[in-house]
Amino acid sequence: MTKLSVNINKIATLRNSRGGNNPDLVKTALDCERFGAQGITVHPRPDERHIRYQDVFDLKQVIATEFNIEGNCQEQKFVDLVLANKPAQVTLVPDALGQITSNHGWDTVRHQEYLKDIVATFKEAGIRVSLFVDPDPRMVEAAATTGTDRVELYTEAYATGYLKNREAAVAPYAEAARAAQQAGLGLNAGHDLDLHNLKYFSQHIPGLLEVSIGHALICDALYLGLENTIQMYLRQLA
Ligand SMILES: CC(=O)[C@@H](O)[C@H](O)COP(=O)(O)O
Ligand SMILES: NCC(=O)COP(=O)(O)O
Repeated sequence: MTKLSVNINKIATLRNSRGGNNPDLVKTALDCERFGAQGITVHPRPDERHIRYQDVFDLKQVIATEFNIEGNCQEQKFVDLVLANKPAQVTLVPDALGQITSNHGWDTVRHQEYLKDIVATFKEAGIRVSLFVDPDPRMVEAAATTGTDRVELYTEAYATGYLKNREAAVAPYAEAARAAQQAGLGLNAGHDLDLHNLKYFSQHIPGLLEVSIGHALICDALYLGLENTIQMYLRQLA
């Protein structure tokens, strides 16, 4: 079964746009769980433009499903935040400062030694580690030798390609998924997955353990309601 982890960054974006606490991020996370989400994902960025560091402490107190914190481990503040909260999973993303959103995976060959150290730091604290990578079997194989538990395939290229030629778009992901299986790595995926492209992806990717979805899901919820939307996403994964 593929788990759905709802990324609530965009709820924090909306809250921050006015100050105050509307919408209430913690309540939204609890409601997502009540509506069927099997995990909650947040991606605190150094400028705290959506998720604030304090949000992570607040969410950790209440989340009963799987808590996944994504972010740039080259920021010491991020490492300290994750170690202080001990989520079920940390997803390491090689973001540059000021990026609008994540736009590439790790070069696991070039950063092998650095990744070995940081993966060990989180694993010693009992936190499952996932590395955000492009769908390239070489990057997946080199991820395995860092000691990471999982990789998360960066699905932006799939989402864009799906509209033109879905068979061609999914092919590199299926190959990367096979490489992950052969290397003994668990497999996650995320970025720009939506109600149109999710089912085809999950049907063609062997061993997909978890997808994290935020932007499209929250946009859909504006029209369809949060409970209904989460149920619709879950049906794509059934
Ligand atoms: C790691 C990843 O794929 C991103 O989608 C991220 O979690 C979203 O971050 P933003 O909400 O800041 O665009
Ligand atoms: N890891 C991907 C994620 O959490 C959500 O990405 P998106 O659905 O907001 O593009």
